[in-house]
Amino acid sequence: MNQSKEQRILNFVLQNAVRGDPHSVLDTIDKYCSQKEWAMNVGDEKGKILDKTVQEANPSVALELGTYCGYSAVRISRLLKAGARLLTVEFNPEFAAIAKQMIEFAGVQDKVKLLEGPSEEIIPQLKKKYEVDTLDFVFLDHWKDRYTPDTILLQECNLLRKGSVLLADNIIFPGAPDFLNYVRKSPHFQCTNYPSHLEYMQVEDAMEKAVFLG
Ligand SMILES: CCNc1ncnc2c1ncn2[C@@H]1O[C@H](/C=C/CNC(=O)c2cc(-c3ccc(F)cc3)cc(O)c2O)[C@@H](O)[C@H]1O
Ligand SMILES: [Mg+2]
Repeated sequence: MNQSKEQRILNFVLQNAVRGDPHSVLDTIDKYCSQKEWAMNVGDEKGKILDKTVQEANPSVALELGTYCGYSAVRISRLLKAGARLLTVEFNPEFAAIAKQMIEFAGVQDKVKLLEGPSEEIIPQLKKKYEVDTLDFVFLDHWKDRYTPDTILLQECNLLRKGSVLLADNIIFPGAPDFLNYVRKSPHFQCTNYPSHLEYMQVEDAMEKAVFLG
């Protein structure tokens, strides 16, 4: 059975990156996906915006929706302070298995908990099953039409507090127009747009930061 693209990305990392070095894992994925096979990792240009937003929020508890191969899980967790943790949600078992190996190779497994399942099922479990009080930071990078329902669900589950930071990828391409509408029109969010480019391409894209005002 021939390998998936995601398996080829993981193998390239296992053979070319430095075990326990998150930066080398990120660089190696970016090298493979810019030179060999495009893949929907957030990439280095938007990754720098993600880095700054995470550092500013300095979260104790962070959530990621859409782990994929684990690129942004490694990117986020490498910046977390001692004792802080990232919960990352992925419902495709093949991608979850790849991401688990990617996270372990990067050496950030102690900071990352990969939750396998659909976000709409996992989010309502975060308080009781995963001992979350509120979320300091949320990275949205899963199906674009799920950004809005999951943002509403996070509020309904009382998982956001005054100052919780949401950061959404792909605001322009593929686009998340209903999410943009929702957060920009809502009195409960203060929004900031970060123009950038689609990972590994010269195509316009952007990220949107939405800070919950309570
Ligand atoms: C059902 C909603 N709940 C979910 N719960 C848990 N995991 C979920 C969920 N949705 C999707 N996922 C997972 O998140 C990932 C999906 C991400 C969707 N991302 C995109 O479609 C995307 C697509 C592009 C893109 C850009 C240009 C193109 F020409 C083609 C594609 C670029 C990006 O940066 C993207 O993020 C997968 O691993 C999927 O299994
Ligand atoms: Mg994306």
